Amino acid sequence: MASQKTVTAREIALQTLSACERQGAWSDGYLNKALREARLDGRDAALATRLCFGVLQNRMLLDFYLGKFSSMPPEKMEINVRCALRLAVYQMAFLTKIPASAAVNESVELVKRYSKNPRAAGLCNGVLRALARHLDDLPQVDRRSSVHYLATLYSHPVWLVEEFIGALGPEEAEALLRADNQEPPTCIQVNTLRTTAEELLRELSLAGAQAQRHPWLEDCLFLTGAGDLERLPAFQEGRFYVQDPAARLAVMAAGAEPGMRVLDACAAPGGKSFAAAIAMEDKGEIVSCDIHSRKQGLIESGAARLGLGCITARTLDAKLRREEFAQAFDLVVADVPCSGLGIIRKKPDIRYKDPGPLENLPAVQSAILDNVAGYVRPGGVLLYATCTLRERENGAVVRAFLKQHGDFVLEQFRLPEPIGCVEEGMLTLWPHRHGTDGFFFARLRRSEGAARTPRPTAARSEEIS
Ligand SMILES: C[S@@+](CC[C@H](N)C(=O)[O-])C[C@H]1O[C@@H](n2cnc3c(N)ncnc32)[C@H](O)[C@@H]1O
Repeated sequence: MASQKTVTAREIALQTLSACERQGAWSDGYLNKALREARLDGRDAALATRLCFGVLQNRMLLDFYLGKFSSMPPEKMEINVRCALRLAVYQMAFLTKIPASAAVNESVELVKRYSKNPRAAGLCNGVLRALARHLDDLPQVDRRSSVHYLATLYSHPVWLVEEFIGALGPEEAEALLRADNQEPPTCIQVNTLRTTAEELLRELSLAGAQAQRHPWLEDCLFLTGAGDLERLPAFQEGRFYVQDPAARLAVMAAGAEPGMRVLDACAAPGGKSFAAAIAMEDKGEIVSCDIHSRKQGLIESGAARLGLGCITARTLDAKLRREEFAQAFDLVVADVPCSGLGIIRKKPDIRYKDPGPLENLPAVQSAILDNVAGYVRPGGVLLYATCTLRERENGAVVRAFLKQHGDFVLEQFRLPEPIGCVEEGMLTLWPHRHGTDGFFFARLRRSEGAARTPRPTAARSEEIS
């Protein structure tokens, strides 16, 4: 990374985009770390973020344009050169406030600094200036194949467009693809044990942030212009936490109440445990587990910041049985690892990950669900949740589970309007329909008459340390 003194918003964007391609880094994690280290002011940090996310959201379309003006296809270029070119084309095609000449010059300078090839800057200059002359008549994407047209226009790989069209039909799939490329709002949930929505609105406005109430979810606010949220006293003193409405709705569907004993089986970084603890007025007990020991601290520090004493974090594999948990919980939440295709708005690079390893996810999800079902007391509730939109990780996992577990049934739940009563006991939230992250959850009730002896499962576990 370049020295702190000279690093600019565009350099941070370039470094992040290159790291995503070279090392498979997640853009949000890399970018946040780079921004912290570079200590950019709020305006430059916002520009670096917009550039980085804008390029990722439109990468295939930018490469389509570049391919029309460059004799070398973008995929054959050196990574730093390709990323610098994409940055310039993104600014020219999407950001009206940046003059094309500035976008070109800045990227040519980046290529001079970051390319190994001394001739690359001159070649980039030629390609970008040719493209700049055609900004009013950029090449049109071929419409003959609707899948390829949508894939290029909205920069989603063909396999993903095919899945979305299969689930929604072409018109609604296009609405979803469009929503995936929109800037998501920052949503925060009020810690009602420490403040009220009204007081927090007042406090945030005094701190220079623009906050407004979510139109239909109580104690949830949209936030803009706040910069780094973690610097706000209201954050440091635990008066709110960041969480999409979809995740909070999942916890509402689970129905956590004061005094309950709850297991959050896949809990890090802890959002659903925090929502449950607040709903429980911090009365009762929540055991919040995650398989990765390094994530235990995230749950603990979040709970401490929010003043939630009912949460105990542990490092455990939810696939492995623990005898002392058998039938011990009123509510078990299984917010399982998934393909994350519902949160592409927030993690635009998810779409470019290799889909091969995703095939194994339903088996992992089923193994977790099978195991933690044994921890629900007779008459208790099991909530299955994912942040994906793939039927095979959602409804299909629940239906397969129900076939094997005659002592569980889907149970209706009620959420705030406009969602209202979900009679079938399973709900998919869609970014383009609900304005939330894409999410799925199912509420399952264990029968009162369930056998008191736990079902035998594959393996016993030791605490992971
Ligand atoms: C979707 S995230 C959970 C998000 C969390 N519930 C929240 O609301 O903040 C899934 C989590 O499951 C964890 N995980 C993956 N496999 C697991 C397993 N076998 N046992 C327990 N946790 C697991 C991952 O480390 C990850 O933190």
